[in-house]
Amino acid sequence: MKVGVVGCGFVGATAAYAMVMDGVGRQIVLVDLDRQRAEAEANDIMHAVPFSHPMSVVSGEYSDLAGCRVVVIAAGVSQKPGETRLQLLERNTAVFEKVVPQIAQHAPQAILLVATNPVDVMTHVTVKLAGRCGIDESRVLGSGTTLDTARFRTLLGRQCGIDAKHVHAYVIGEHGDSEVLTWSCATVGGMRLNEFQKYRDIHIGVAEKTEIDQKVRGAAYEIISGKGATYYGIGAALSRIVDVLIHDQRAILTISARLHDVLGLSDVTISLPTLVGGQGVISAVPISLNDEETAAFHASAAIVREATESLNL
Ligand SMILES: NC(=O)C1=CN([C@@H]2O[C@H](COP(=O)(O)OP(=O)(O)OC[C@H]3O[C@@H](n4cnc5c(N)ncnc54)[C@H](O)[C@@H]3O)[C@@H](O)[C@H]2O)C=CC1
Ligand SMILES: CC(=O)C(=O)O
Repeated sequence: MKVGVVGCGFVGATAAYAMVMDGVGRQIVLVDLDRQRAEAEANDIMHAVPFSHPMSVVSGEYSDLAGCRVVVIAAGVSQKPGETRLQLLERNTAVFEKVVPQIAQHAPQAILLVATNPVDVMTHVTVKLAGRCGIDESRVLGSGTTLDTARFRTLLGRQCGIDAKHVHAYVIGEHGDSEVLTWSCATVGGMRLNEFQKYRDIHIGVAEKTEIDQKVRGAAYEIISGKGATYYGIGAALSRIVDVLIHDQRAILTISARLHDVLGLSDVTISLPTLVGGQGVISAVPISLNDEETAAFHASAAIVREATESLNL
């Protein structure tokens, strides 16, 4: 199976590397405005093949995306220290106006997986641009809060002394400052968090929750101020989403998709737990939020909607 990556800077190249490590797909095609960078990344990643999975990694032009099942889009600018994701909006919309029609022209059957920030609005932009080329919105999704959910699970697992794989705790809403950690729905080993705390005699009170919330919400700022960019977490997340898409795994992921009449919202692109399979987005999965989480989710959606409407798409 062929997978394309358009924009192979830190995020795109790390996603390709993670796919090789995970054995996701058979051929990866890297496309970038900087052709030399794409070629260098393809060669570097290819040298990891003998230690991982028999795959081919090449650089190419948009025409080389023909036949891709999935195209990951990570082209554009990233945050400088202190910058918010929403501040990238105009610059990355201008990039997508060039990139998306070319992907749609050469890989009309592909599912488009957006990573570029602000990812929710960029996914909405992609729905619109790809829609003009005949690509249905169910075939467009963003990584959304998949990474934030991973961060939440990691920290909660560590607090509970449990492998994060057995922790289910979703971050929903904007992949950004207004995201919502859904504590009320968190489960550990199938038990509600408060039951698990009693069982293991662990205390996770307001102070611990506040600390985890700040670490999840602030992770990108902290990492970017320390090393300039984040890429390992998102690279692994993108590899996982591509795996789900190309193997029709029907996983529930907090990807970003355009909502229609979900939790009172329509025509806004934002993250909720969503059933994802071989055709792309299947449907948002119902989630029981408490009143505080519901209000925070609606406030987050309003921020994404306002940013989206500012573009006059
Ligand atoms: N969704 C998420 O959870 C995350 C998203 N990101 C976002 O991913 C994006 C990429 O980040 P990095 O890889 O760190 O940036 P980067 O600057 O390392 O790479 C961006 C790449 O896009 C390419 N590019 C720019 N314009 C292009 C065009 N018109 N056509 C083709 N390629 C083009 C550049 O040449 C460059 O190689 C940023 O918007 C960043 O904020 C980063 C981390 C996590
Ligand atoms: C940069 C970014 O969006 C993140 O690491 O969450």
